[in-house]
This record gives sequence, structure tokens and C-alpha cells, in this order.
Amino acid sequence: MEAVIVNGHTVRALTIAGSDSGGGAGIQADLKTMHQFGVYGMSVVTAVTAQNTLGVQGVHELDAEFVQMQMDSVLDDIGTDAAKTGMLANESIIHAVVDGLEKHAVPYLVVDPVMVAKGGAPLISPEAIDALRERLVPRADVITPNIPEASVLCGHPLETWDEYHRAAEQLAKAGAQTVVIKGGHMSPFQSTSTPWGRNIIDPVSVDIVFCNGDYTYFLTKRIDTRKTHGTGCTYSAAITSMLARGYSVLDAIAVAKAFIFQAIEGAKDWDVGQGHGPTDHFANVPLGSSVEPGGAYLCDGLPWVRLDQ
Ligand SMILES: Nc1ncnc2c1ncn2[C@@H]1O[C@H](COP(=O)(O)OP(=O)(O)O)[C@@H](O)[C@H]1O
Ligand SMILES: Cc1ncc(COP(=O)(O)O)c(N)n1
Repeated sequence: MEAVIVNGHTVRALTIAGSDSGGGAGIQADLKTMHQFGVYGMSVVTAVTAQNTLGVQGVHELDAEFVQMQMDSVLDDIGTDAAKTGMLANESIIHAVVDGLEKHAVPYLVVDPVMVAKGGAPLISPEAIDALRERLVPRADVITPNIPEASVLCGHPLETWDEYHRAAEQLAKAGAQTVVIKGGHMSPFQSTSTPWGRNIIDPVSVDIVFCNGDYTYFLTKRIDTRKTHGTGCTYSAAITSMLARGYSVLDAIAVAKAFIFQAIEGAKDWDVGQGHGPTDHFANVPLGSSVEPGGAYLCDGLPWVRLDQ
């Protein structure tokens, strides 16, 4: 992959997240993904985890001042076309990150409100949730909660299609421009009766996107695998890379969703680790998708197919 040049400059993206020593999630997933998208990746590390596919063995949080120093180092000199946040660990780091974002020019911000690792280890302190909700959500161009994260941000459990939609609207009201409610944790059975009025027999993974008052649904086949370590990180890094390259939000999400589908599929038979294995960051970047707001799209191979409403 070559570096992408847009309007004469090298496209850059920044991740503000935790390090995953196992290489499947966090900073490592983000930088691998950005590289695969032809984007020059940079990192601000918030915490270092001792982690592998079996779980998180330890967490070392960095001082908020040092997080701020990294942001100044990167953004005073290099600058970025888009940034994403991942694991932010605690309240002081959230304040430092938001202060840094207010100080520097960051054209697009993707917030992946990381809370708990796939193995169950907490990646943010409970006291930090209010700061996340009050200071970071309103700054998000795109926010990408999974179902448990959306439940925590909204303050109640989410189990039905209707509740997923109300949660997206609540986060939009709180200031997030585009809300992506990710489908990895939805029950596959909910996919049999859908908001767009057509039944799906095979299990699918649906991401609900709420943007400018329209709902757009992105569906792929649900892959039967437990190797989903870092799916959320990889997906949000792909969206960030596409925004940095100048794509519209919906086209960015469409490409990112097709990429994460192929990344999960591609690593199904990998033998990396004994637990929740990583995704295939070498997956193809399927550019060329163009979607209209307000429809339901199925990625059945490529490109996207619009389902009748
Ligand atoms: N088994 C699966 N098959 C297909 N897509 C999946 C599967 N699991 C997750 N995804 C997709 O991966 C992306 C990340 O979702 P999710 O796993 O919910 O995030 P997180 O890692 O934050 O929990 C979403 O686009 C989701 O639809
Ligand atoms: C440093 C870090 N950041 C994020 C995740 C979440 O990824 P996942 O939910 O797939 O375990 C993680 N496990 N580690």
C-alpha cells in the first residue's frame, strides 16, 4: 500500500487510545488499519495494557499531563486530518484529551467509547463515564458504541430495535453528529424481523447509523467465530482513515463496515493466540462504495446492495 496524497499532502490520522501488547486491539489495531488504508498513522498512548487473546493481565495508566504532552508534540508539528479515541482509562485523561482537542485543529473526531474488553476486563473507571458523556460525546463527528456501551451512555439496558433507535437519537441530542450503534452484540434473532420491514433468514450483523435525522442500516452476514478481538477498534480506525481521506461519513462507514467484515472473515482460521483471536488487518480495502442516506444496505460480496424498503 502506498501513502495516499490528497490535494498535494500526505493524509494523516491520529489515534488516542491504549496499547494492546497482543497487537489485535487498541493503538496497534488502529495503526495497522490506518496503514492498510494508505494513511500516515500517529498515536497518543493513554494506557499500556499487558494483554493477549486470553484477556487483560495488567493495565498501567499514563499521567494525564503526559497524554496532553503527546497531543501537543504530534499536533503542534505534524497535525492530522482526522483523529479517533479508544480506551481513555480515567476521568483526568478524558479532560486532558478534550482540552487538547479544543486547543488544536482536528477536522474530524471519531469517538469509540471503549469500556470493557471482550474478555470482560474494565478499560475505563466508572467515575469517568460522566466526563465521557458530558465532554467527549458532544465533540464527536462520529460515535461508535456497541450495545453495552450505548446502554451505559444512555443509562438503561437496550434490547429491542426501538430501544436501539431511541439510544441513537439520545446520543445525537447530546451532540454527536453521527451515531453508529454497532451490531456485534445484538442477538442474531433480532435480525429476523427488521425496521426496514423485510425479514432476514440468515443471521446478520447490522450497524444502525443515525445521521442528519436519517437512519441508514449496514448489514453483513454474521460470521460464526469467536475471533473478534479488536473489531470495534479496527472498525473505528477504518472510519477515521476514510474521513481523513475526504470521504463522506456514510461512504466512510460503508467502506469500513465492508473492511471489518472481510477482516473478521479473513482471520477465522488464523492460529494467533488461544482465545479471542485478532482480525485480519491485511484485509482488502473495498473502495468505491457509494450509499444514499435512509436505506438498508446488504454487503453480499461487494459492492453494497440496497434492500427494498
Ligand atoms: N460475528 C460477526 N460477524 C460479522 N460482523 C461482526 C461480527 N461481530 C462484530 N461484527 C461487526 O464488527 C464491528 C464491530 O462491532 P462490535 O463487535 O459490536 O464492536 P466492539 O468490538 O466495540 O464490541 C461492527 O461493524 C459489527 O457489526
Ligand atoms: C487497549 C485496548 N483498547 C481497546 C480494547 C477493546 O477491544 P475489544 O473489545 O475487541 O477487546 C482492548 N481490548 N484493548
